[in-house]
Amino acid sequence: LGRDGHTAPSERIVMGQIGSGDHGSGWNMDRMFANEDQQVLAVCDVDSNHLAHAETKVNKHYSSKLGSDYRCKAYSDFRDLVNDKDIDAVHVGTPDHWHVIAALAALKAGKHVICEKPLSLTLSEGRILADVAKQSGKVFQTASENRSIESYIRMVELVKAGVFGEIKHVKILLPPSNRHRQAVDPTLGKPPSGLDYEMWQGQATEMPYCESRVHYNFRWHLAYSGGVITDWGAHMIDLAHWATGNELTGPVEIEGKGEFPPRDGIWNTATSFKVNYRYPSGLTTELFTDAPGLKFEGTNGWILSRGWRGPVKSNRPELLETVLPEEKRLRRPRTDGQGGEHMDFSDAIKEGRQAYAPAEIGHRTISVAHLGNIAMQLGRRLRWDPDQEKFADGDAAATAMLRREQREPWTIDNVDSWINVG
Ligand SMILES: NC(=O)C1=CN([C@@H]2O[C@H](COP(=O)(O)OP(=O)(O)OC[C@H]3O[C@@H](n4cnc5c(N)ncnc54)[C@H](OP(=O)(O)O)[C@@H]3O)[C@@H](O)[C@H]2O)C=CC1
Ligand SMILES: O=C1CO[C@H](CO)[C@@H](O)[C@@H]1O
Repeated sequence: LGRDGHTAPSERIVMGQIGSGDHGSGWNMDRMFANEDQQVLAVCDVDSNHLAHAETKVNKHYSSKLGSDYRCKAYSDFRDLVNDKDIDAVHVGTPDHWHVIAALAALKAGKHVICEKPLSLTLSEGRILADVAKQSGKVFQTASENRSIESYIRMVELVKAGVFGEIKHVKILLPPSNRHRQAVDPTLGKPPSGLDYEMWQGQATEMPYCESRVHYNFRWHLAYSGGVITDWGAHMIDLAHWATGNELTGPVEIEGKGEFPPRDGIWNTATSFKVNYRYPSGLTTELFTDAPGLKFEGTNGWILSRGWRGPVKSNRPELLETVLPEEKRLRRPRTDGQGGEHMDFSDAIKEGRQAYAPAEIGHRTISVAHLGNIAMQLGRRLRWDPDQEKFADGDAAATAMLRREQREPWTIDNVDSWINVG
């Protein structure tokens, strides 16, 4: 499957994509095309329109480069894609409730994985994924593109180097929540032909089809996602953890308030919220709806970026010009402008190292958002042991919210049985 159409050149990573919707067949597909080390050979989607669109896009791209007989494989069941022996690595671009199960299946079938944020639907499934990824020996990348954006890398390295003194408090700003991307029908109805709605629902509780809950808007129902706190928290908490050295731990106290629509509404994730956290070191953070951004408050001044990839500012602007010694500078991943998460993923595979945001880091990041959602829903302060990943004092109500009953057959327990061995 190389340039001559026969064998895969050993230096090229053959990619399959599970979930070729908006972000999958748009941003991610284009990033994979731009990466000379990758070649897309298969796509998979439960929506036949999305599948056909992605297949056509792949064939069009490679037929001009590799010959007009290039044929992208199109699967409607991700289990067939992960069992395809021609595939080396998988991009998971499904809605959030499918991330862990699809990624686990790919890892267990021996593929490297780059998985969309937010990494998990629940904290307990995230822990399982992080452990399996570690044991697999495969490269795992949480698709955290912020780690390859120059303004964020610079902000993080200045904070890490102590230019702003000891960081005492971090403000993590997330955008307002629950909005339609496009006009969609909020009435319940029959799924359109061409959509395998049974599989789309996956592990989530069975619910009637509603156009306002699929495509972009799955984000606003707790059955499929966690709302803005997971959708955008995945980006911003990741940076806060990275800069403050908390990537492999978590908060010890969580307290928050959110405004939730009725639980049985079309959407039920918090529309606005404010959650406060305390870390083992004494660092405090607060997460609230505003505009995406971050502010690190240290004993030597503050540094802020407001707006996604917004300009970096400080009350001590001269400190932004600090020249750091080489050993304090962070590595810049290779990037095609943006999309360094894909470049770093393929470089990690080739160099035999881990990617910049392995599953453990992605899991710890999104655990903060999950804990915030639990605290908001219970409406009281929670105490958490980040080493054991357990609530202190055996808090039964909070503990019950760390996991979900998964709907058969789309359970983690069934993943092994889907993998063709040998
Ligand atoms: N890093 C970033 O900046 C961004 C990340 N994302 C992340 O990407 C993911 C996808 O988001 P988005 O593209 O907006 O969502 P879409 O709904 O547009 O795309 C998801 C696709 O996956 C399909 N799908 C659902 N279940 C399965 C399954 N079991 N197997 C194969 N395909 C399946 C969906 O089908 P159907 O068409 O029927 O829904 C859809 O085509 C999300 O997790 C989101 O957080 C998104 C945007 C930006
Ligand atoms: O991660 C993301 C960043 O950008 C999108 C909006 O433009 C989000 O909704 C998305 O999920």
